[in-house]
Amino acid sequence: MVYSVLNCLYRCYQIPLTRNHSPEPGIETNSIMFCEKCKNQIQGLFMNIGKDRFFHPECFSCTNCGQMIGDSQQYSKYLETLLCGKCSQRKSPPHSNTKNDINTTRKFSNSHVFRTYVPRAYINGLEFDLFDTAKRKIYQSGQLEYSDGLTTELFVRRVPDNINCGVFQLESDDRILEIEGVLILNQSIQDFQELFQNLNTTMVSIVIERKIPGQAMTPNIPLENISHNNQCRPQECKEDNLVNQPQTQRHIEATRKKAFPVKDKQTEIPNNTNQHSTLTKASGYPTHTLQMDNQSDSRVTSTQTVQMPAPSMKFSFSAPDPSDSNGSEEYCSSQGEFTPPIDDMDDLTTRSETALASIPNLEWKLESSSSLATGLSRLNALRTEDSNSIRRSSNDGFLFRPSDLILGRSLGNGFFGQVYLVTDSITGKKYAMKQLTREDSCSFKKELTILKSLSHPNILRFIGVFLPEKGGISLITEFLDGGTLNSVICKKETFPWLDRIRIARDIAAGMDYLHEHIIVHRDLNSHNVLLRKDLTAVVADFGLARTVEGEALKPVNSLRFKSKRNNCKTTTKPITMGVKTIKRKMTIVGSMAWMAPEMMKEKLYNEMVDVYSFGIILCELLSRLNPDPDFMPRNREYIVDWPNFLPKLPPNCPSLLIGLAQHTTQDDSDYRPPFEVCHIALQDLYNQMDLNQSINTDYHDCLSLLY
Ligand SMILES: Nc1ncnc2c1ncn2[C@@H]1O[C@H](COP(=O)(O)OP(=O)(O)OP(=O)(O)O)[C@@H](O)[C@H]1O
Repeated sequence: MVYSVLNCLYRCYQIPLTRNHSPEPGIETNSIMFCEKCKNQIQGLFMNIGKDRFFHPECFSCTNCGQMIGDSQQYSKYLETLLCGKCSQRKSPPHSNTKNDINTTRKFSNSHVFRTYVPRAYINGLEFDLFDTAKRKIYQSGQLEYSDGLTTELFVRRVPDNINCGVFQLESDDRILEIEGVLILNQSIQDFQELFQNLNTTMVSIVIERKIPGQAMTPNIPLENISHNNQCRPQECKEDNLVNQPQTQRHIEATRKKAFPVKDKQTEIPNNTNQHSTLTKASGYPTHTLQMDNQSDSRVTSTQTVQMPAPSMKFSFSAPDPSDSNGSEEYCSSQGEFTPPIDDMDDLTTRSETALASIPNLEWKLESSSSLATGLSRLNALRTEDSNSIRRSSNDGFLFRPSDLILGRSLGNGFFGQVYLVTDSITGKKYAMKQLTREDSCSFKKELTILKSLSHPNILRFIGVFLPEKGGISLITEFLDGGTLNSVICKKETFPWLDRIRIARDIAAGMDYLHEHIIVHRDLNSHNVLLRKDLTAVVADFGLARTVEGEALKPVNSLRFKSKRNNCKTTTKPITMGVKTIKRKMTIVGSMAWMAPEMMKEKLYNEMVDVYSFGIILCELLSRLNPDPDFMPRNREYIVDWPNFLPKLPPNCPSLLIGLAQHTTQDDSDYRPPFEVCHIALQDLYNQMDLNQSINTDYHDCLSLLY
């Protein structure tokens, strides 16, 4: 099964959009590829079984439970029935050996294809027949014959009695279509051997095609080889199996060449050149380094550089380079400053490796099937909702193909990338697409990982990722149509207090949620707060955020706090005062005007740096002044100079808002109120003002308990 981005790129832009005129679903006509299930043309990513059966990823879903079957997942397919691993365990697959199974398989008049995992030792114990392009048997029971052809078909010749692999047993005459994601198709013999030798995982992923009794398997014999083919398997020579084959085969070859051009080019290297070559990374997909082990067969004397077919999606990022993670990942966002490495190698990097394991074009490499990608993988990203809809939202988000999105206007530029408005071509929904323009995959990975794990109305909603044609990766999030808070503060003609308080409350709610999840934003500022048309505020831009997991202190305080919510019905709600984490040495990042003094002074800090930044936002909301020291008075410590700042505030400022701004911008971070308190206080203030009532004193009660 190959589910390749490279394939996607080739398919997307080379094939005209037409309906299916293919005589055989799933097989190409005039180089157009059709989905075996929905019969429509495939333009983007595709799944394939063997070399000639193709599916839209979303069509490759379990007939029984509807779950999409992702790459590397087990499946079983016979006739129109495609079952995921779980369902095929419940419904026993057709089997040709036992009586019962023969009864079952009689229902099916075709071969049965399935992916499974078998122990490596089991694979090694099997005996195989391997055929080359000329249909010569080139490998039989450990005897490799010389051949300058390419491998085309691999059959299990015999399963020795002394090997067993538990539940699943291979059978003689099973055709192996894929091993560890690599198609048994057009590999040089040496590569094939290498493939076997390099199986270093305990469990090996294989795709098997099993003949159903009474039916012959479809042969894959090129027309030009038929007349010379005196060694082909008897079943392959049956005349009826050759109907339509020549035409189809050529088209498949033509399309395959488009899909794997590098491989084709490289396999033209003469086999007898005594080169010892390695592969370099080709654009779009990873490569193997293949070297012939001359010990293994004295008759094969050459080594050959071969580009493996795009493998299935078992990739992981390369192990992070500590210097990289300390250095290049941390930028002073708006100032564009690069900070020297500090002990800030957080667990996030490691976590994001797993979460992004299947996203190509960042640092990646082939990985064993045992450590299958979790998190944002294609299999999670592209599930079908029901038979009528294409995609469904999930925490893991969508994977957008080039044809899924219509590019719109630019929404703005950030330090790391450019943001565009895009429209989903199917649903018409508008999203924001952040395209990475800097070579800083670490920050991008962080942002993606953090966004993906969050779900709150006041936190920017993650939608999915987009894999652009030219490579790279873009982040798709909800589109906020109200602009940034900064632009609203600067430009809005009238800015009622109720709106300002609501915005402040929303930010506090979002940040409270963030801190609850032990994530420090580190770049909270009015440019990174986006607004909806109705002025709901949403915290965005998590490129500099980091988790401080495992470092939380016990709640420092708890108190009973009277909250007048729900139309001022007084409820007494016990709250814990925000969980403060231990302070630690972390990188100086963020935007100067909003930066907490402890960070600026390179002291140890914790999540309270966000509270300070929030305080500066409150100051902006209060005064509508630029937070730059030229406009917003600061003392020598760069802290808000309240005696000089207060006279700049409008006379009708809600005093509670001023009090909150003063507390949140305190020099000593231990005395800043956590977002939980800010949120409740602002909610109360909002309720009071909304109902035109006097401001309650709960916030002051709360503070007096705290300090
Ligand atoms: N989801 C979105 N909806 C609408 N506009 C957006 C969205 N995301 C970003 N923008 C716009 O694009 C601009 C750039 O956003 P981005 O997050 O890349 O950078 P930034 O926050 O300005 O800078 P930096 O990454 O340096 O902190 C924003 O200022 C905003 O105007």
